[in-house]
Amino acid sequence: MADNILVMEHITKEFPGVKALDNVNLEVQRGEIHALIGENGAGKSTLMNVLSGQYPYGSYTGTVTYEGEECKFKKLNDSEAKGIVIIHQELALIPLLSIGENMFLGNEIKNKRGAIDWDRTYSEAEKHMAQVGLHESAQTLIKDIGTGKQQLVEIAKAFSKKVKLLILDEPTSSLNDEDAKMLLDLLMEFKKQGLTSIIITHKLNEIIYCADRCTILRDGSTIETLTKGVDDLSEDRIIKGMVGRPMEDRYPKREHNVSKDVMLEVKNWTVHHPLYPEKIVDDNISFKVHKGEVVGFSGLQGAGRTELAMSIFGKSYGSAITGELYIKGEKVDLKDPRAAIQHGLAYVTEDRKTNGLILDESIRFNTTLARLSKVCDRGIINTDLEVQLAEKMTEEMGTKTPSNEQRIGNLSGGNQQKALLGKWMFTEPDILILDEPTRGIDVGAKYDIYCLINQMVEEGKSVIMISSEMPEILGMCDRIYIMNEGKMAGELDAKEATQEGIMAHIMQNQKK
Ligand SMILES: Nc1ncnc2c1ncn2[C@@H]1O[C@H](COP(=O)(O)OP(=O)(O)OP(=O)(O)O)[C@@H](O)[C@H]1O
Repeated sequence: MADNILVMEHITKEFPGVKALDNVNLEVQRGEIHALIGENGAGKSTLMNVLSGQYPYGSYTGTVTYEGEECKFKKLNDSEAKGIVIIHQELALIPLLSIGENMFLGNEIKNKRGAIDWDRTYSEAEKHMAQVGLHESAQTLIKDIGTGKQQLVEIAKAFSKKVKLLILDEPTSSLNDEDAKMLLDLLMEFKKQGLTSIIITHKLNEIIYCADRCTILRDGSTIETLTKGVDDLSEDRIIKGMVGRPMEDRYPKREHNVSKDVMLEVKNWTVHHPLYPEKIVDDNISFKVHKGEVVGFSGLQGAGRTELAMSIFGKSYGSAITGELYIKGEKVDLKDPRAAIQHGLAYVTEDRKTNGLILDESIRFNTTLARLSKVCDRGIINTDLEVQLAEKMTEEMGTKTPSNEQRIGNLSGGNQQKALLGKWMFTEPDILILDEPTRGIDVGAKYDIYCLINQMVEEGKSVIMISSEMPEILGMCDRIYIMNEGKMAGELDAKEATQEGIMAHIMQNQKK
């Protein structure tokens, strides 16, 4: 008989108007890496929140059995005390505190007099950091290390809590390929030492790389559990389980009708850091985007792509910005995002929670926010019109929600991303800048977003796509710019571009 560390049976969880989980079952064997997968809104995070006590016993029905004992967790601390630690998609670290301070926040190591014992805090922190191969001083501030290392801090923190079952909710969504692989390798290393993990991810190649078994959820129900070596654990098979049908093509075809007309031209664009003006973030960048063209921006983390996009979008990032900007051949000076929107620009941020959405407000409110004039009569919002137009946009985006009045923060991550895209499509832009547009998005929804991009360029508009997912850049773009450390490192026609070719440009630039 299987040695199960965790058995969740007949779990049902409802929110007003939504049955997020409907009689879900999950069995996790001791010492395995178990992937939990499903489309956006399938119920993965909800199931893990039930397990961790975030949703307390009594707020759901069904039973959770861990290490052979039925659990009735009332709060997160109850599950952590048993060694169940969950690391959420959005890391919960405080940037201006040190690694050590973050690691023991809420769980401080104290001396006999009740004051924090800093020596032990830092030495204990470094002990756990060594376990995850993080060789930094525990006094380094979180803001001074990259996202990859921050993820390691979270795992080291889990070790400080004596983790036995580690749950990672989309751990690699903001990591580059190299850091993501390192993290998965580390997970496989921990597995050898007996750690059990549950990993939620939309990156199917990762499941194939590291998971022993995977359970598929669809619309709040368990569909099946596939086992490596027994079942077909290929990407196509997983997609079939998730979506309910096979998907032939990941990238929709489009007629290539790139016009010779230039929609956007940027010349000698230089951007300085907003707080440290001596630091140049984007150095003398020039590029063009034609009508009907999808232009990709590829590069490693820290390449300066987001900063470039935000500085173009009404100087919403940077200081002492110099250079020239032309839209449809006309020189423009976009002083703020309002001017950028008025000139037909839209920027869909990579950070939907901080910069993209007002989480406490409804989908309707967020959808119309960037172009209120569309729903205003003489300066006053026409609520009926707003309701109607926002409804239409939500439908077009395929955002899953019981109502448009739903608080946007309550939507699943992927559905928030669709709503964010809807907010910018509502402005009817000519030039849409997408920054990591499919982060946290399931395969079906990715396809829908790609269709939307195709539709835009077929209508003669232009799209700029910043993405760390090279297959996406290669599958969707007409032309690719490659950036490295704030500089333009190269330009490739998509027809002749390969992942290796892109990396070669980055490496060459680094050598210079
Ligand atoms: N606090 C809440 N209030 C209302 N509805 C909620 C709440 N939390 C989740 N939901 C709904 O429950 C369903 C399941 O959401 P959940 O976040 O578990 O999905 P998910 O599978 O993790 O999706 P994703 O891959 O997009 O992160 C969704 O329809 C979501 O809108």
